[in-house]
Amino acid sequence: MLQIEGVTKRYGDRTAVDDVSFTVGGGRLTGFVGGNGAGKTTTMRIILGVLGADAGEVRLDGSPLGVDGRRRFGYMPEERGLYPKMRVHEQLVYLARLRGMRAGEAAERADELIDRLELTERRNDPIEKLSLGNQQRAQIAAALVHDPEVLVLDEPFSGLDPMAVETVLGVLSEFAARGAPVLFSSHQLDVVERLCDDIVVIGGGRILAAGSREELRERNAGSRWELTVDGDLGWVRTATGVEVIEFDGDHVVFDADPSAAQAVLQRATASDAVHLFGRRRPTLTEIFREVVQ
Ligand SMILES: Nc1ncnc2c1ncn2[C@@H]1O[C@H](COP(=O)(O)OP(=O)(O)OP(=O)(O)O)[C@@H](O)[C@H]1O
Repeated sequence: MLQIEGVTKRYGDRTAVDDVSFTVGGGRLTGFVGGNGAGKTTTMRIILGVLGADAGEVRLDGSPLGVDGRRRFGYMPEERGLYPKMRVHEQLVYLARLRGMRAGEAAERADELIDRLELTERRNDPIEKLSLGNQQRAQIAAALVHDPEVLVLDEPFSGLDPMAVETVLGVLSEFAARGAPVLFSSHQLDVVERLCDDIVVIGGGRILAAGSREELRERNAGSRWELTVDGDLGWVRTATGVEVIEFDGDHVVFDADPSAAQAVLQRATASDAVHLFGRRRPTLTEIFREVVQ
């Protein structure tokens, strides 16, 4: 488990990251989301040790992280760092060797990742000749090639087409399933919503919300309801204590306290067959809009 505890970073009198604490559990994919300038990259650099914090600590399985602990990390920094002239396979082997892997093992692991990330036809091309999407896949392979124990990725999905997003998702999920903590930042809320076990929302350098995807949706469920019947629901618009948000004949989404919602359900049941009734949990985009304001 990776623990970020009370981390603060100031640039002059500007506080980029302010008393940030969250955990990334082993075997869990944790999405780190926030708008431009929210503090994601700064936090990730502190986790990776490339930037010092003014206060706070990063721990791995309870112990403060030093240089040795961070050798067990795989990471993809915001500024992508592969050698443009090196060929894909050669580059991956080189990086794995730097991290202490034996030559044969490094070559094998590099080929496995090249195949898995669908770069087989590009295996011997120099990095600079690859499309941006393929360079991104090579970056992800570089983060994984030495079989790290923890993975920290800054925007791994940016610039990938939908098929590539699926491929990378598969690779990261498999990796997390082996028990490693995986943290990645993303602007793509739909991807984070679909993929992540846990979500951390940062805004203005502070943690605005954190928890499992289900917890966050449940916690922010508020008083929104959804009803579908075999008939017309026009009457809901004038029901007491109800504010209709979406209406489509036999389907309505409305805000109401639980007793007003029950009254709507009773009236619906009395006249029509009810196909669906329940709390409508917000999407991550809706939660994000709410907490980031
Ligand atoms: N080297 C620096 N010097 C001064 N201010 C900085 C520096 N690096 C970051 N900041 C400021 O710290 C804040 C957080 O920036 P950071 O890059 O961590 O945000 P981010 O969430 O990664 O944003 P983005 O999604 O746009 O990359 C911003 O206000 C930024 O301007």
